Amino acid sequence: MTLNTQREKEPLRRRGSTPIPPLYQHPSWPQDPRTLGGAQPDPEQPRPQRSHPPLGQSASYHPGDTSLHYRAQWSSESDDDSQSDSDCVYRVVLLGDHGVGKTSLAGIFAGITEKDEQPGEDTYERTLTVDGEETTLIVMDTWENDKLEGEAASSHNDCLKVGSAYVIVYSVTDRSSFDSAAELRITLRRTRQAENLPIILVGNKSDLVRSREVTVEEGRACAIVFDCKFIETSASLQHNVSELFEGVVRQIRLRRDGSEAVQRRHSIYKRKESVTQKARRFLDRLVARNNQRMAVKVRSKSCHDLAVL
Ligand SMILES: Nc1nc2c(ncn2[C@@H]2O[C@H](COP(=O)(O)OP(=O)(O)OP(=O)(O)O)[C@@H](O)[C@H]2O)c(=O)[nH]1
Repeated sequence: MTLNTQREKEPLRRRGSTPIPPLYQHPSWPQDPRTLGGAQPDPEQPRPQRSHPPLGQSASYHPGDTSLHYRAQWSSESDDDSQSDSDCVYRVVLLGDHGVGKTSLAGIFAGITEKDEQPGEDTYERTLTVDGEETTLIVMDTWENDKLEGEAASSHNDCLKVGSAYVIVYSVTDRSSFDSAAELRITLRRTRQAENLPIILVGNKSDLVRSREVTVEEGRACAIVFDCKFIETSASLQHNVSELFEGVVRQIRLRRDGSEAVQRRHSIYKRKESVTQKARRFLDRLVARNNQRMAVKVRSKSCHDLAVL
């Protein structure tokens, strides 16, 4: 399947005018230890440029921009300052229970503070330069985990249909949110059966060591069973958040490039394939099925590596 379809590149572009502070700091979080003792920015001073260091060097602030959507750039390369728009635009849907940190993660992605948040703001657009290539992600924090009816239920279902990639978040301090994450994975598989979508299981709040209820091993095991990627993050410390979103981009690209290559190979193959080749392909598939145990082993080694399939 080709993920980079025209339909997926449709609208959802709103722009925002909120200046970005150096660090996303939720009022209820403990102070980031990296900022302790450091010089604090003067809130009275106008900030000439939007900046949020942990997520890259190419963040840009549009002072004249008055519409709603948050839009920015970051780069995984330190010297890339490109501001041009990308053709590659993908929707990433955040799923998970209440209070697991979806909005906090989205806020860091967008580079906004809680006080800068606008009511009803739940879609954030940002251009990332990852491995030298630009990709725009539209992160949707629109999921409501309640049992809904009527119009609300249908928009609920839409969430499961519109994503090019999914980030399923649980809190490592809340076992029931971990169980919900597994259920969400099953629901997603049911809704998007035929598609090989990038899905990343995220154990957030890894900074809350003492109240941890779900171990890293459990998170990883769940990702292996449900065939998705896995990462632990801390929105409060901004730990692994850029790795998460850059990983999303890499996972999308791996599938896009893979499916293009497969399609190309398939059409050439179809034209040229002889009976012997067909027989060989059949045998290969048979062997592959017998090697499923080996595949699980390989997956268990790579489920935390967001740069490989
Ligand atoms: N210590 C800690 N607290 C966090 C972290 N991420 C989020 N929180 C806190 O958890 C609470 C809920 O965070 P939100 O980002 O609003 O969670 P949510 O999943 O968007 O919740 P809903 O909007 O209700 O679905 C807030 O008080 C955050 O400050 C984290 O990584 N560490």
